[in-house]
Amino acid sequence: MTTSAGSAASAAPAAGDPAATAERASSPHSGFRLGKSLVVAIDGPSGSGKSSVSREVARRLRAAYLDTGAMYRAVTLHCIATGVDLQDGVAVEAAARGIELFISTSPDRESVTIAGDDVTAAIREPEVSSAVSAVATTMGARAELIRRQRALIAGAGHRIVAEGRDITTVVAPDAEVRILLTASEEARLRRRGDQLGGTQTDAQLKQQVIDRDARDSTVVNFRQAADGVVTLDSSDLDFEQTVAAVLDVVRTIAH
Ligand SMILES: Nc1ncnc2c1ncn2[C@@H]1O[C@H](COP(=O)(O)OP(=O)(O)O)[C@@H](O)[C@H]1O
Ligand SMILES: Nc1ccn([C@H]2C[C@H](O)[C@@H](COP(=O)(O)OP(=O)(O)O)O2)c(=O)n1
Repeated sequence: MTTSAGSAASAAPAAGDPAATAERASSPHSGFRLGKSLVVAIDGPSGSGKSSVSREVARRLRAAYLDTGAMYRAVTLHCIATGVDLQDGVAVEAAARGIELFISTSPDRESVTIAGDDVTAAIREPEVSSAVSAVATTMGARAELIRRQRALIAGAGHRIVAEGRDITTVVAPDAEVRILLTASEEARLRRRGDQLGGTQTDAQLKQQVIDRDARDSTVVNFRQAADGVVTLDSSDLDFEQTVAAVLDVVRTIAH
């Protein structure tokens, strides 16, 4: 499933796409009637495990998966590559509106393209990580990306796990399941450090995790759960336990 520039058009489910698969197969893991709307919205700070846990939860639910942070990263990379001044809000908003962005919503295929160019790896580069808050704090760019994210959720037949910072509150406040995934600062720094293979200094990690969250939280609240949002603290859970805890919440709420 993809979305495209400006139009937010959604293609018909492709073979192998979870949205298509969901219509045919019943999941041995989920216990949910397929075809019924199941939007699982997950927010949380950097390093809490949103992306990795959400992707695995989506696989087990035979649902689609949307990494909204990847869309902010793609707009940031596009601005850098085309010489857009990231401090110029009007220009950043125009870049967000004009970008020909495709993002896979298959939990088994990580793929992001800009105008057909594969940027899946490039959007994870440190240069993008340290610049992305400029896009995330540009309200006009947010409005455009939120519009596309809603179209992607609808295009996946409303059977999707979507994660980011404002999914439970803004993008999909009517989601059947809404979770704030948290972890202690210490756990988040350790996880990000391990994920980056020990290549980063403590100061670099703090900049990428703590300082970026501080900037991002000036425009969106992902530190406290909104009414009706379940808080799940993963500090003392390993990856598998966190996936199981999310699936428990889904079963309890959506069954
Ligand atoms: N509960 C957990 N326990 C230990 N490591 C975890 C846990 N959840 C996620 N991780 C690992 O921590 C790292 C950061 O997770 P990630 O999903 O990228 O976080 P986020 O999307 O919230 O920034 C990844 O390497 C991931 O495998
Ligand atoms: N729904 C979202 C998703 C991400 N963002 C912002 C927050 C981050 O600075 C960037 C990148 O998000 P991403 O989820 O990739 O961040 P991590 O590196 O996993 O912590 O986008 C946002 O403002 N709203």
